[in-house]
Amino acid sequence: MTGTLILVRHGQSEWNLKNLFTGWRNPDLTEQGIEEARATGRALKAAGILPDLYYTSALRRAQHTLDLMLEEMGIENLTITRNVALNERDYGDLSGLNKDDARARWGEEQVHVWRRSYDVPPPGGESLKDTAARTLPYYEAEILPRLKQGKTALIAAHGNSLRALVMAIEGLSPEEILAREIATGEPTLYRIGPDGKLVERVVL
Ligand SMILES: O=C(O)[C@@H](CO)OP(=O)(O)O
Repeated sequence: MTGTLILVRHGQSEWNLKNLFTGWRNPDLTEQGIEEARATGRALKAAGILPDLYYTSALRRAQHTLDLMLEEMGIENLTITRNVALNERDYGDLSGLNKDDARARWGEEQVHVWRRSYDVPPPGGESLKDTAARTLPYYEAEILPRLKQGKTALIAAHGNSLRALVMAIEGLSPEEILAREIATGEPTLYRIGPDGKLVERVVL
């Protein structure tokens, strides 16, 4: 029996719209983000997906995305597990700065290294490797054992905490994950075998 894992990036946030580094800061969704979350909820419902378990981060944009999806899926009376392990990577001193202003100040190349290198953290913040070091142990301890039992789990989280999970689940190299972008509201669906290994990635 295979388990099912659905990863969903939060809908567009107010700071995505303003082009600001967000990290652990806590903006809510924009109108577009609300509609992206609702549309993903409708798509999961249309695909006949009914999760047993629901996880999100400690940040509003991901929690709100999950709430809106559940509303569209008509799911009530459930337990949602929130954990900081699923938070976006901490952008440190860059948090709140405009991404174009940062490029003008530090140069295109340096800002790209901070945003998409695997193990170079932004000043005072977390690299993707640092993010994976908290996200993966949580996934392996709390979520993977349930997938192995054939359960369906939905995770509403963030671009980089999800990229850390995608890298491990798909067995991608640091180079391969750097090229992988996850759009706001985008769902990724995996079937996971009883041995915890990826069986298939399903495109919704
Ligand atoms: O600002 C952030 O927290 C993230 C996600 O929006 O940005 P980036 O695309 O640089 O990972």
